[in-house]
Amino acid sequence: MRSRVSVVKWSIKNISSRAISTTPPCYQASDGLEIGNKLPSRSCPVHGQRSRSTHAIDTSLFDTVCPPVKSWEEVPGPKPLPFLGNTWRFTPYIGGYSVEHIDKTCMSLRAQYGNCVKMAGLLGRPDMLFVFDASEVERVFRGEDSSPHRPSMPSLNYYKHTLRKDFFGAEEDCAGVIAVHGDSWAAFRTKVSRVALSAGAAAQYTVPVSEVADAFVQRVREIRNEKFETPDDFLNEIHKWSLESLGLIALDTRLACFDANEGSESQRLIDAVNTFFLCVGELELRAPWWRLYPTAMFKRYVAALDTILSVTLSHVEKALEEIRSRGSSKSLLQDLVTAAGPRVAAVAALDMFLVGIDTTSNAVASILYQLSLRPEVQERIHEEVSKVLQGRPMKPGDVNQMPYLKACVKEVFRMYPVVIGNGRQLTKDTVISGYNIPKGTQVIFQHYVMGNCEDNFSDASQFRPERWLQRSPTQRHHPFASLPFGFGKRMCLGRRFAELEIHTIICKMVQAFKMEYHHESMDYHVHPMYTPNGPIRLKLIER
Ligand code: HEM
Repeated sequence: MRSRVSVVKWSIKNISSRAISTTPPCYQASDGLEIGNKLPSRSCPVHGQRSRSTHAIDTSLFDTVCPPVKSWEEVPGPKPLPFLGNTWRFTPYIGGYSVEHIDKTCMSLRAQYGNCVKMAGLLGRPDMLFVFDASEVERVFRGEDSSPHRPSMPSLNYYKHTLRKDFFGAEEDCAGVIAVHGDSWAAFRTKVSRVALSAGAAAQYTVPVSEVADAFVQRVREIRNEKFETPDDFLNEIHKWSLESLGLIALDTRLACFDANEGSESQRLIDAVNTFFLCVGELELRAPWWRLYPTAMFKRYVAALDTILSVTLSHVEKALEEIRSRGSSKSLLQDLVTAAGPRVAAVAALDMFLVGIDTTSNAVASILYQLSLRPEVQERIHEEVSKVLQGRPMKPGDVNQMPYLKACVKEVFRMYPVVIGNGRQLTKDTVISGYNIPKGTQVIFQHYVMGNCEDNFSDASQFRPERWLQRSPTQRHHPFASLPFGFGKRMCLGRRFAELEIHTIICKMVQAFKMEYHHESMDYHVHPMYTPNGPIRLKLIER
């Protein structure tokens, strides 16, 4: 064991002699606490390990020295080939890696290289770093600056910042939050989150959202086949429910998605949203030819975005008239118009449509599927719901009395996170897992891998909602090991609305039906949401 004096000398020598960065090495406490899942309250700014003061100054608590920070070149990961980089690895049949099955690809990357894996040499994309260690994810999130940069859809970026620059760039703070960064994002986010994340913003929609859920239940009753099974395009029906619910929240209107008329504004919006989702996956995941010339698919995509924008604008007009005639606001849209102006309200609604429909509907498809495999879980939810509601309609606060239902939703998100990974493009050089990661690298947090590994969750492969109800600290998992809605300044802006919608629809479905599944078990794939791969043919037996 080194003496305290020699440790200080060692550190000073290393600080002056190291080429890669000016960051000094840090000291490890001898009690072993630094290597756990739980990050202590004060951590070494370099390695993220336990420290009582800035290291290299007060060494009184330390008796060993962390190794110096290693360079980016030393991060383990698959080696890129000359010219082909690592892109070839994602070529079907040849490469062995798959975007559609990035879950499995990342699991094997972790097994082969460890908790921090470099994926360099992806043609047309910045280098990536996959991080599978919950403590490191926490450190990156907690260390982010005032305007974190989330890598996001380049095609949408192009739409907002180049093609429709006249609209989105007209005012400094009016570009929205999706595919927007820096001061412009921060100004917009501040305005919108004040309203969208306020206490009660979601709760005010409890009754209308539950009416939409009732309409959905009625709809599925009618479309079941003679075996009481949902049709092959059941996911499409769930999309309609999701759009109808979001129409209420973002546009203050019932779109009548279950029976919209051909040519109506609702139908135009439904078609545009569908086209957007059809195209966005292709544009983002396949070779980006649209960057060279406007492909047919890119033209459809732009037309769909134009439609969504024009419909949202027309609803903002209506909200303005309402406010003028009533003198006060009574919905999220009207609150946004009042607090931030009509343009911000329209762009906020557009962003909600772009990211709030597919996420929620695929999450619900996944939850219903998982529940249909577990009759005993459904029974427990049913019991809980019946006890709380006792036959009356839902009202704000009811779901808070349904911890088991909420735990089931969390458990599905842990095992099958609909947004399989999240990320940040580093805005400064950052040390992650002891490596110096350069600014500009895309750091990807793999929710799926972290949620499904034993290091973070015991019996990770078992569906155990009870784990979310445990109170004892020894039974608790690392809070950053499952983050389905992200974290920090850029976390999901619609989380409360999404949860309201999801809890409500699950509550209603379990109240109405016993759900069963009698077909081959479904694998999950990225499409671009992480979702069961195949028709969701649930047998719905009336209770
Ligand atoms: C199951 C449903 C949903 C899931 C799993 C989900 C997940 C996420 C995640 C992981 C992020 C990135 C957070 C981060 O970078 O830390 C995000 C961002 C966002 N979500 Fe959601 N989301 C869902 C539903 C919704 C809904 C219904 C809305 C709108 C009503 C919405 C609006 C947004 C917006 C606007 C952002 C961007 C925030 C920003 O960049 O400032 N989301 N969501």
